[in-house]
Amino acid sequence: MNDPDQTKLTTGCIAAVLPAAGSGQRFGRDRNKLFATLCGKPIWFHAASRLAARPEVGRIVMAISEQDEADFRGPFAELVNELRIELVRGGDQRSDSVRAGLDAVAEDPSIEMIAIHDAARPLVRDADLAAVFAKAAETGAAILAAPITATLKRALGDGNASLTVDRSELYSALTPQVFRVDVLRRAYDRHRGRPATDDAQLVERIGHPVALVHGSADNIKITHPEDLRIAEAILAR
Ligand SMILES: Nc1ccn([C@@H]2O[C@H](COP(=O)(O)OP(=O)(O)OP(=O)(O)O)[C@@H](O)[C@H]2O)c(=O)n1
Ligand SMILES: C[C@](O)(CO)[C@H](O)COP(=O)(O)O
Repeated sequence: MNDPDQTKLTTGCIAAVLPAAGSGQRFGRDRNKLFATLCGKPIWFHAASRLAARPEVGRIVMAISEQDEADFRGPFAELVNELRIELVRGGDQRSDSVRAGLDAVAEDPSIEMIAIHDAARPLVRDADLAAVFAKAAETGAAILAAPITATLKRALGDGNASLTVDRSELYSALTPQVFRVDVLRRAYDRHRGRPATDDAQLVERIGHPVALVHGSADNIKITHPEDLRIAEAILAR
């Protein structure tokens, strides 16, 4: 565990970037899945408010789609203002949305690190946020990750055969993914659109190590409709 005195983070030194511009295809609704209500509030609000509650977070930038802009500046405006969220236009890929958030904060001298957190992950724990922030302050790059607990199989050919994969060194990447500004800036300056499903992959590509911080498995991403029911059950505990 980190020595709490070793990585003292100053108040407001982190900018949170929440990509929220996806189309939610796997969720199967005609509106952004992030608008679905979880215990009375939209999913995106739960995610943003958990970041906003941390003293290290000085700015929150959320990347939204053009088609969702009217919702965020209309019915959701009060919630957006409550958390002092800055809205930027996201893009076709998740990395385009993150880049828009990075561009909005990278020149701010008060910001030392950027925490990228899926707006689709409403249940991230405060203790996990503190731990990944501290590790990123120490190393320049750290992500929450959950050890794999299931037995993993690799499908062979048409799926009628499979092989077991050694899971001992495997983790499921979560968010936030937290980086020193210069590290993330270099990673995105080198990014020319080669597919990447998370930001850590872009940082790996510039040769910067990314530390893994054990994250709670209940930091789920709302992807399919059943994930919303799981999240409701977790909050109801
Ligand atoms: N072009 C994109 C794609 C995704 N995201 C965001 O990245 C997070 C994780 O993406 P995912 O869960 O895959 O959301 P969607 O892309 O909307 O889902 P789907 O793949 O089912 O369409 C979400 O908060 C989503 O809004 C984004 O900001 N911009
Ligand atoms: C960033 C992420 O949540 C880490 O697991 C994941 O890669 C997002 O993938 P998605 O396909 O954009 O949901």
